[in-house]
Amino acid sequence: MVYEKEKLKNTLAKMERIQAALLKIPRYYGNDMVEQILDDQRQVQLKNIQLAQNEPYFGRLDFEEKDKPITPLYIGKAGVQDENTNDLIVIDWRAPVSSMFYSFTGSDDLISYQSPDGEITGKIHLKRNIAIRNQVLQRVVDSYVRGDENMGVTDEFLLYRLSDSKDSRLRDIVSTIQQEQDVIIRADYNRLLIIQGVPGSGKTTVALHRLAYLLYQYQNKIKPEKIIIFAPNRMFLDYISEVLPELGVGDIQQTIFEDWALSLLKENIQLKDRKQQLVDWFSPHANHQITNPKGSYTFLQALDKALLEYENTFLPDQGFTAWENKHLSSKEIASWFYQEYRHYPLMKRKERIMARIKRWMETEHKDIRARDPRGALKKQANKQFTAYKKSWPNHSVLDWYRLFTQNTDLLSEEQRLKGKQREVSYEDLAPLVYIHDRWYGMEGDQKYDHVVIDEAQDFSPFQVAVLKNHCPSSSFTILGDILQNIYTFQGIERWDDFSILFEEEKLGFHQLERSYRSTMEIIHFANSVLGSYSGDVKPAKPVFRSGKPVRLMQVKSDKQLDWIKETLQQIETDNISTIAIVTRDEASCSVIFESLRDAGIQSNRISVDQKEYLGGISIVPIYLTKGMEFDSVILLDVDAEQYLDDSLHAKLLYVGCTRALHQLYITHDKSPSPLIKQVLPELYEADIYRG
Ligand SMILES: Nc1ncnc2c1ncn2[C@@H]1O[C@H](COP(=O)(O)OP(=O)(O)OP(=O)(O)O)[C@@H](O)[C@H]1O
Repeated sequence: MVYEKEKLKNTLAKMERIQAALLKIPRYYGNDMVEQILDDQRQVQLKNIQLAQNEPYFGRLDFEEKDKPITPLYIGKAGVQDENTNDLIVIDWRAPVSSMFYSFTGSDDLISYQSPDGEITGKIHLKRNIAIRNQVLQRVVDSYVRGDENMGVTDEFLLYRLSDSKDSRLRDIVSTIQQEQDVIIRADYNRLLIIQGVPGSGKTTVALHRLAYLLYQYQNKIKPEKIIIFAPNRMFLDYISEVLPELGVGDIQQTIFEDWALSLLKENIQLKDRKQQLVDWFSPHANHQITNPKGSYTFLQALDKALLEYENTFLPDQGFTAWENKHLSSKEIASWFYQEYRHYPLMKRKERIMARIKRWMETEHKDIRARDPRGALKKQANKQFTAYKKSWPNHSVLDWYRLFTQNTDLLSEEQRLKGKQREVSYEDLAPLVYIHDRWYGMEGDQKYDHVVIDEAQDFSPFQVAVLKNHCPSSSFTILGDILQNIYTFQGIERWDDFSILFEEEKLGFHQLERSYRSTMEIIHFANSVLGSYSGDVKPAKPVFRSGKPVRLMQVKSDKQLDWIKETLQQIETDNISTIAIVTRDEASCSVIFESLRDAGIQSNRISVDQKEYLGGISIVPIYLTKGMEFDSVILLDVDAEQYLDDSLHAKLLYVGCTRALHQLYITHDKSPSPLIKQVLPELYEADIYRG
């Protein structure tokens, strides 16, 4: 500890010196390339020092490369180099040598890493975790010392990190990335990576760290502004908004599919209110067998066929006559359409041909200007041209798609778009974008180097196919959990539904089975709730972190508010900062929110169109909790008639339970859900609230 304290003091002083020296050098704005590069490098150095200022490093690895002395490597969020000596004071966590910090399993064997000059092999002498907060050394934990009796790298430091209560944002995990996560983060760029992971296995976190890695490792290939992240809702975007800046990454586009699609479709298209769709779908007795043909691969193929037919019959079999003896034959126009402009998308071809005819008319008119001093012929020709233009099909994307839905036998009557309807459902967006892309092509800024899809089990194959067209390298990180596919009307039940869209050799599939979020008690309970509905997906394995037992409480409806108030008081004394009160639906969410407000308890109601996550006490319907986490979770009214014994309800409850980090409370009024009744009694503590 004393040594590390001294080391920290020296490092901070060195960093300060380097920073002061860099700040003294004026910025370079001239044209000399070498000077520009040097200036850029200085700016990166400065940015790194600022990023590293409060916590310069989090780990130390003493490495002995063959025939070289043992070198202590200090690993931090950003690399810092002494410009005079070229010494690396802190090594970036993404550098090849740092990979050993994460891949090291604690054995005494030789270990290697891939440096730009080839494989380097050597021995680890020490692996040390160092917690620094605001430049003050907090804790030093040695997880491996060569020669000592090591039990393999222990989880002590990880547990120390996990037992913290969380504030309102997801955080970076650079200091405790686990081996199985590191493999994903450092996977090659040019692939479709599918990550199936249990709740709390770090999928979202890992995907964000992977972006930081890709931008570091492939700086010349990938630009941040050419990366796009799709998240399930706007509040989730807010919730994850701190991680990338913490990792020193900016400028990445982060969006939700509907916003992205609507901004790309330049037509007047309105989206139906999503809230009502969700309320209907999640009501206990809704028909959950409904599937979404519009998201399927079959629908895409049918649409493709219809588009091809349209393209093949698009060109009118008609030439254009400007005035007597001035004629463009249909054959000539066809040769432009089918040959010269065949590389352009359909509507661009039309645009070009019309512009060409116009130019042709003007050139021809110059020759006869003397014969047409008042421009009568020109006027007439313009009229003809307008009539000719009208003979070409002139559908908007929406009009054409509407007709398609009316004529395909893949849709039921209520799934077709009617009359002149401009309002569409979420499921219509991917087909609409697909048609738009096919007809108009894509702008350069709509093509991406890398695409991330979070909660991807809720995406349809059609959505992924559309995004694939926007990512020429097919470089994707797709993450989700098949067992959390509560939006079955729009999502998938197996990852193969996506992988068939890509070449096999480009696929990478990873499974994360360990859950870092919740205590053992919560994970065991949640796995049991899911029971046989888990199919052949492996159950979540908790890290060895024990907490309070899960509590099942019978609370009569007239006593519910009293119980909530008492429980909140109890929870708050446990130094807990985020609490979710989870209801079965929107209506009960409003009721609880208002009763708490009347009782003087400040809380935040979460709804579909929420843009911000405020932390504190949240009141939220169960289906909107996905992706989020809270120190304590209270699931209200888990009664038999609210949570039926079927797959959707089992998954809903599974999602709800696995949001909790430290404490999980479940209440019921009458008989508890059969999904709870099947859980072994030793996995929870049951009680009755008498007020
Ligand atoms: N290696 C790790 N070290 C420390 N904390 C971790 C680690 N991996 C994950 N976590 C923590 O576990 C929690 C869950 O992470 P995250 O939300 O990324 O998981 P997820 O797999 O996306 O979950 P879900 O499927 O429920 O949305 C976060 O608080 C994250 O910081």
